Amino acid sequence: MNRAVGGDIGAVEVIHRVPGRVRLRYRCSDGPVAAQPLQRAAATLDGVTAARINPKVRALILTYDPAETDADQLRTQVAALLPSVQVKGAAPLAPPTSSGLGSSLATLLMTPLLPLPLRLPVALATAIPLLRHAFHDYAENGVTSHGLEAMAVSISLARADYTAANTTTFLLALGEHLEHSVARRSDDLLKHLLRPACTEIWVMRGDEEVLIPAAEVAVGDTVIVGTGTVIPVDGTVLAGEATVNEAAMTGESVSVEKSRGSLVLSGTLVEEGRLSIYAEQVGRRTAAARIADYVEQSLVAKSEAQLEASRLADRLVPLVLKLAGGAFAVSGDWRRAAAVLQADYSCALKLATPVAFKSAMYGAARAGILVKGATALERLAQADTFVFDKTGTLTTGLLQVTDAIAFDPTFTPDDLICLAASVEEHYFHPLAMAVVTAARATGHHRHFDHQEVQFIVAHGVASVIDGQRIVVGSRHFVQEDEGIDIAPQAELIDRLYREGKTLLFIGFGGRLLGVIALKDSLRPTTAATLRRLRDLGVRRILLLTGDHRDRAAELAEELGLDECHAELMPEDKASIIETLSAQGARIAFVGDGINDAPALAGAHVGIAMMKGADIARLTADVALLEDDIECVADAKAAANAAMDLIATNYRLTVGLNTGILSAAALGMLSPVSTAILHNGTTLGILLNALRTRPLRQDRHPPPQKTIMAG
Ligand SMILES: Nc1ncnc2c1ncn2[C@@H]1O[C@H](COP(=O)(O)OP(=O)(O)OP(=O)(O)O)[C@@H](O)[C@H]1O
Ligand SMILES: [Zn+2]
Repeated sequence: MNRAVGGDIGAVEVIHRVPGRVRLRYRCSDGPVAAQPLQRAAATLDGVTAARINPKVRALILTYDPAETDADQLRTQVAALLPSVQVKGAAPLAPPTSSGLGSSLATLLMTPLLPLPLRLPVALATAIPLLRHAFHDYAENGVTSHGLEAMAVSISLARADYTAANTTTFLLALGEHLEHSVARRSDDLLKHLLRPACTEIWVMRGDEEVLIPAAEVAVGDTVIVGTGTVIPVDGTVLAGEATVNEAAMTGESVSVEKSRGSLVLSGTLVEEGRLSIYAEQVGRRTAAARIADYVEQSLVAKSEAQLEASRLADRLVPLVLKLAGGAFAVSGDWRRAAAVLQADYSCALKLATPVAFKSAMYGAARAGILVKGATALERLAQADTFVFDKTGTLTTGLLQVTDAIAFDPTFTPDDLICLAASVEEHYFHPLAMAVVTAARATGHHRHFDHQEVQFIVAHGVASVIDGQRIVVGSRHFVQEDEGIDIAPQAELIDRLYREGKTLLFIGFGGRLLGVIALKDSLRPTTAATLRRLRDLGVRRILLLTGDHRDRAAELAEELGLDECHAELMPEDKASIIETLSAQGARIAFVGDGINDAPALAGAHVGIAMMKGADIARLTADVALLEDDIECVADAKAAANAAMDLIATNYRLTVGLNTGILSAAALGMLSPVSTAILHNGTTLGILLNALRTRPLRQDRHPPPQKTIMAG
């Protein structure tokens, strides 16, 4: 992992950046931070012209000279400053590390061999991190399970029962070590998988737009971005207009209008429009850093189940404390009190749930499914209604042009295809890509010079050629919005629809110039996937599509869907989801397009296909990493299994520990046996939580050696 010398880079995140100014948030994981010293120290960093701190929200705002430094460098430097500005005497709250694990094991094994006078200091020294941690926890949160553990260890130490004290210390260290290693391995893998998928970028070379590998973009290039794509560079808008969603950078999901002179940030999303951007900051470093931040954030966000387990654990702490007090009062035996304190519910409740989530997320990622956080997994398990988009989801999205019919004798079918392709070539819509592919196959490569192209989501594209307006898109777009008469060709159009084809209408100069028919094929695994979903407890399966209703009905029939809605605008998709949700359905929406983003965001859980538009993959809670619809059923299966496992662990924890506690309170167990039983069962539950069942097969080898088998 990315550890800067002298500081934990994870303790500082970039909240917002524009060239010359960055807003950082620091964490106090290693104890409280003194605000003024941090501000003073930050102000002296190379290139920094001003530093302002807001300790309430732990924000540090730095203004700097972009020629001398950048946001990432500053983030690293501030992380390195943190340890030096911690409030004096504050003990580290960091959990015991593996060195703690080693030393506690050594202490446990060696203490019986040591001369008597050395045993207390050694045991005490090993327990100190635990005691300090508990002390801090007490100061912040009152008595928690850490407090109980510390009390148990202290009582054992006071009673010179070093075996009991050392056993507890070691087992606690082992538990934490296990949790951290599983957390780390899943975090690393998730980061690895979330690397930006944007591999090619349009840039200007002379007067021409060319597609080049993302790695070749240099500072000073003019980058072209269109609707639905993530801006790949930081820079200034040279031309064009667009609404850009900066949620990925600022966390606020508001659209901002961008035009000539505006600053744009990489990682933000063009919702609508087209921009030429002068690239000022390029490269993987910034993008990768941001994505890592994003994943980190989504990993620390606690799910409902996790919060519930934590809350229950906290509620049970006073109960255990009273039980220990009661047992002592009745028996006058400190051993009983220590024994009871050993066995509280928190460890298993608090550890097992996150471990189960992370290990499920890890397992899913290895099977090609990126689940963005525990909440997403939880919601997926709850989903009882699956709603699918058509193109690119149920179907392959690789459409084949079957017919090109021009109604103007001066145009050959190839001309028609090349004309459409000339205006479609900048878009990644499946229809656009099919037309461009067909144009290449004609061998003519005839390019019609056109003015700027306008992309109208869920409608099509429009531009101007030789002073005449050209539109390429859906029937609704051409007929109703553009007012072009298609009646003279009604018979032909009906025939093509009856053949199960998707049609693209081309209007030129206010007349219907031609139609292009495309054939879209179902994925070979779609039917089986839908059957599996039903077996997994999904009650309703629906289809929502922007395509024509005949085509949609035919598919719904073939797949045995419960319902289908066609000719939808993006907001229609979202409002159908809303209506269904209001009726109590827990909806998983599966889609791939720009037009699916509102529905993905509005559903209980959104799932984006691998080849989907950037906006779909960003908005979704679950992003598939393989172009395979079976992953949807795999994801559902993994989520169900994880939640089952969590429920089982929950029952086990409560059952086993209640038994142990009662036995300890009745004096039937010594502190050592309580510690062994309690921690042994906790570890057992933890290991159970770690079990990742293979979903189908392991198709993504992990980037590092697996630390532990389930
Ligand atoms: N780039 C484009 N070029 C031409 N037509 C387009 C384009 N984008 C959208 N359209 C037209 O608008 C219609 C609706 O588009 P939309 O993207 O909402 O759905 P879709 O791709 O047809 O199907 P689905 O909703 O199942 O993904 C399409 O069927 C097509 O006719
Ligand atoms: Zn319209």
